[in-house]
Amino acid sequence: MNETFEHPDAAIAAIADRVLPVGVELGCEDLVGRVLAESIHADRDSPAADVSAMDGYAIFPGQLSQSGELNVVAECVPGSPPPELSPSKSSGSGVVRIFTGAVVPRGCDRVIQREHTIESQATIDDDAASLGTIRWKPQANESQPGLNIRRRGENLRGGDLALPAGTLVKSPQMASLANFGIRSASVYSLVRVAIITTGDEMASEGDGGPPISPWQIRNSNSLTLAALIDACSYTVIPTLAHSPDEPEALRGVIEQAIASHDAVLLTGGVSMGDHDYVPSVLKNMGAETIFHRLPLRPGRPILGVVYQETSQAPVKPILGLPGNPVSATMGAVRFALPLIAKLAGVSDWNPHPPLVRLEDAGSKTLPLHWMRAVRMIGPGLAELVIGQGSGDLVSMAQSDGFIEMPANANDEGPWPYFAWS
Ligand SMILES: Nc1nc2c(c(=O)[nH]1)N[C@H]1C(S)=C(S)[C@@H](COP(=O)(O)OP(=O)(O)OC[C@H]3O[C@@H](n4cnc5c(N)ncnc54)[C@H](O)[C@@H]3O)O[C@H]1N2
Ligand code: MOO
Repeated sequence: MNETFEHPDAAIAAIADRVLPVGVELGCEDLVGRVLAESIHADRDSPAADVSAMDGYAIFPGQLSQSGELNVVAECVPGSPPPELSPSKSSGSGVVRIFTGAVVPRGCDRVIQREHTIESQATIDDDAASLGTIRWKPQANESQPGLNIRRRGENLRGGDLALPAGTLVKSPQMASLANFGIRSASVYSLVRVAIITTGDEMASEGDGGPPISPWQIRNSNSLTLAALIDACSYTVIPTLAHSPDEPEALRGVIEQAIASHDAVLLTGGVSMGDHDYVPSVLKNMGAETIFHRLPLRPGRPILGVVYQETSQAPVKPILGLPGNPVSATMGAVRFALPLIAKLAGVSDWNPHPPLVRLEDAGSKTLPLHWMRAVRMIGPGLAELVIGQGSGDLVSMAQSDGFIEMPANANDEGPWPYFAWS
């Protein structure tokens, strides 16, 4: 019973170091939520040309010094090539009306937004081709060369790296993929997770079944963990199984799960009770224990093992989470989610959590990492929910997530904050 790792992140890393992404496949069309297994490079400059950032007037050097009326000699609209202006037009008193996103004509050195001009519409008496005239307002003269022009390639040069392999595609990354014409890409395969709950105390209610007795419980861990896994876009719907507290049956359920899944999460049966068979069954199967018990509350009895069926087979992580609902849920967020992200190929698989301050930490301290359910009550500010027991799933439902305080701390922090998904 050694508590080998002082910090949860070290324990997570010890398993993560042993596992690899589960596989690679071609992702077509719907890439959102998937993890890129290849790097994406720009197929052309971004932007692809010098474009206007404002609706206004593209001007040639020197035109700001003209105080009278200037003719509008051409229009630049998005989606069309810029007009080629003759030298007389460009050097004379003509300016070019331009709209946001349109390509800036060659030779123009800035765009003056239309609010900084006085515009006169062409009237019916004017030449049919007339686009009207403008005069400068004083603000126009405060402009510098380059104003309101997005230069070709200023975001990225064609051929350069846009998104590295290991990127989880969310909405902002979709913008890049769409912009660089990527409709399909190599992605990591979805992770298959099995959830096994254990215990003889689970009631089997349902059509015609006996009513639940006070010595029985309803299986909440199963659906809680499934909800957490479901919320990860890079997993398939998890498989749920249950085992009684009986070693042979438990071994059978675990073997079946591990054969067709990339990771297994167990709850219950990891502590010191006579009926806590999870550690011994896994050991007898040949799994390698990475940790059993960590300096953590709740969830101290947590078990982390890796299992490899043959020397050629992938290494699969198996977590034995304590059965108490709060311990199982916090343990799943803190330990299982990063490991699943690692299996899914996410390069930032255990990201730095945001920090929040605790309004009233109380005076109690613990010589271990203390995960405490909190509710967010202001920007970067949290308060403890009243019930903190590891079986108090009612209080947990009133929390937004939990903070993690290191050993012997009892101040306001700020502390790492893990939000529920
Ligand atoms: N002598 C010791 N006893 C205990 C220790 C210890 O160090 N020495 N650790 C305690 C701590 S801390 C925890 S946490 C629990 C963990 O125990 P197990 O993982 O073996 O879990 P069980 O005993 O099977 O169950 C604990 C608790 O959780 C309920 N449970 C179990 N499964 C579910 C489920 N699927 N849905 C809802 N609730 C579930 C179960 O009924 C128990 O009430 O051990 C302490 N004991
Ligand atoms: O650490 Mo256990 O999870 O308190 O109940």
